[in-house]
Amino acid sequence: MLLGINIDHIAVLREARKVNDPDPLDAISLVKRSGADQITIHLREDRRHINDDDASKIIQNAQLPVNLECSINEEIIEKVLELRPHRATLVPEKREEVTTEGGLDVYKNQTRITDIAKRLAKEHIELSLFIDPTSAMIEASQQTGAQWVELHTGLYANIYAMLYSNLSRSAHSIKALELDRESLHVKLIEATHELEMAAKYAHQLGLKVAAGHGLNYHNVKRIVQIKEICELNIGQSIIARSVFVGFESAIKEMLGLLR
Ligand SMILES: CC(=O)[C@@H](O)[C@H](O)COP(=O)(O)O
Ligand SMILES: NCC(=O)COP(=O)(O)O
Repeated sequence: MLLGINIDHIAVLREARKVNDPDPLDAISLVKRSGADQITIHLREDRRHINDDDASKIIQNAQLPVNLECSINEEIIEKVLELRPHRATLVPEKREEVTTEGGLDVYKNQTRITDIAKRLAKEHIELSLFIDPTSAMIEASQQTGAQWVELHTGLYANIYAMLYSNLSRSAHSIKALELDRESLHVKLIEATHELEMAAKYAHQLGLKVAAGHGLNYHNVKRIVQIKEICELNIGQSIIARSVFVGFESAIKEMLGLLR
């Protein structure tokens, strides 16, 4: 299974002080040296962490494929065509969200996404769609000409955290998931099953299947068992672990769970 390292949160740390340190560009050689397969960055419309200059330098200098996550906004798509990453992953974006909340509504935006797919294909940029694990979204994705889907694991990760970590007793407890343990357990089984079924269906339709969002050293183990998923993109938990063990060690620990 391939591992893409999302380095957004290095830029989050830089932006916390509005300085030039740490520089996400310094991460790219370490990602390569640690044995991971891809760099993932999200160029948000509000540029809250990764900015145009970061994206340009990372794409030009990375010795690994760069997966650029972005919205379907025209200004951003023009930027992607100029930056020419290896892959673009289209994601939904809400300005006020803390992180990506749901999957892209490919059904509603099918004409727009099909047009983007053609423009990216002309520039030999792969296209992936970040979607919720439902058969409707997988079918709509396949019809756009995208080569990949990335299944949003956020709901699975949230249920897992409410069940097996201290999140429910913290200030960031997720209100909608404040349920008894038995109910959370059932929800976790359902969410895992949905991801598994979605991965199988997408694979059957000829799509390459990635997954990600909120994955960490604990919850990743069940996802790794879904054999149709050939790539995971993981960021926040690896950068968080790096604070204590260093970036390369944190990546290697994650790779150890994947392979
Ligand atoms: C699409 C996705 O799941 C993540 O890449 C996430 O959107 C990263 O962006 P943030 O780091 O801004 O949350
Ligand atoms: N595309 C998913 C991704 O990059 C994961 O990011 P994170 O939630 O692990 O920070």
